[in-house]
Amino acid sequence: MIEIRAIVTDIEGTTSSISFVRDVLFPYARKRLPAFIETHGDRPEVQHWLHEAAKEAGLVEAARQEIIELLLQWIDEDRKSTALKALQGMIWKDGYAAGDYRAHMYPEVAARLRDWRADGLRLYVYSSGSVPAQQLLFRYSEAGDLTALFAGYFDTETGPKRETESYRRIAAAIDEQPRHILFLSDIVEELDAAQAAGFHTGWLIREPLAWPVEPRHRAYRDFDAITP
Ligand SMILES: CSCCC(=O)C(=O)COP(=O)(O)O
Ligand SMILES: [Mg+2]
Repeated sequence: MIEIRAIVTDIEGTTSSISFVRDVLFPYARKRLPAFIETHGDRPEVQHWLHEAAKEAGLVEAARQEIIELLLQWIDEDRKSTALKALQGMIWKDGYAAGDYRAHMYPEVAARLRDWRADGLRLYVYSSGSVPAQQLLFRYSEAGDLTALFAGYFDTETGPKRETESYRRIAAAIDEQPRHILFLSDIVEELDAAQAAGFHTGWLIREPLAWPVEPRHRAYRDFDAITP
């Protein structure tokens, strides 16, 4: 008998649509990033992440314009850079606060998260988006403020999502044995990494994506189908 005590969920393609992230959030940050860095580039937290981005690119001394162009290129490549994600999150904050958009949430997600909480499960998020960006997304969601449902958030500061060690770190951080944790994602390589750490896995294959012939993880169309 499997006893699930904690659920860790991905965001893009799992709780929320890929198109919200790629067609709303990414272009919003792309358009505003140059002005944001020009205006806020002297703030210590912005300076820190600009420095980290330059380091990641192997640049010893980079002009501000060079880093801006690098970050724009990384947005286009959907690079899961911790530095880029931190800066994107700072820019998205303004958009949420101004009501320019609310975060997409698949229609059944909020109700199922509430049910799982009511059943005593602890809920966590693990996304490539920065922790502040995750908190904004669930605070300003189409289903209202869902942040109270989550006991914690993890981003790539814990490690890349396709590496098994990241899931071991999450299990240790939430003080739970991997065999009692269910990880939900739409990306099979992330599920493989979680499974190798001993997690249970749930593969979200949202409509209209094709159902795999022999899915190597338990596969679900939506959260309604999951019975942890
Ligand atoms: C926190 S919302 C933005 C998500 C994001 O930037 C991203 O790259 C999506 O990553 P995920 O790990 O949620 O698939
Ligand atoms: Mg995803």
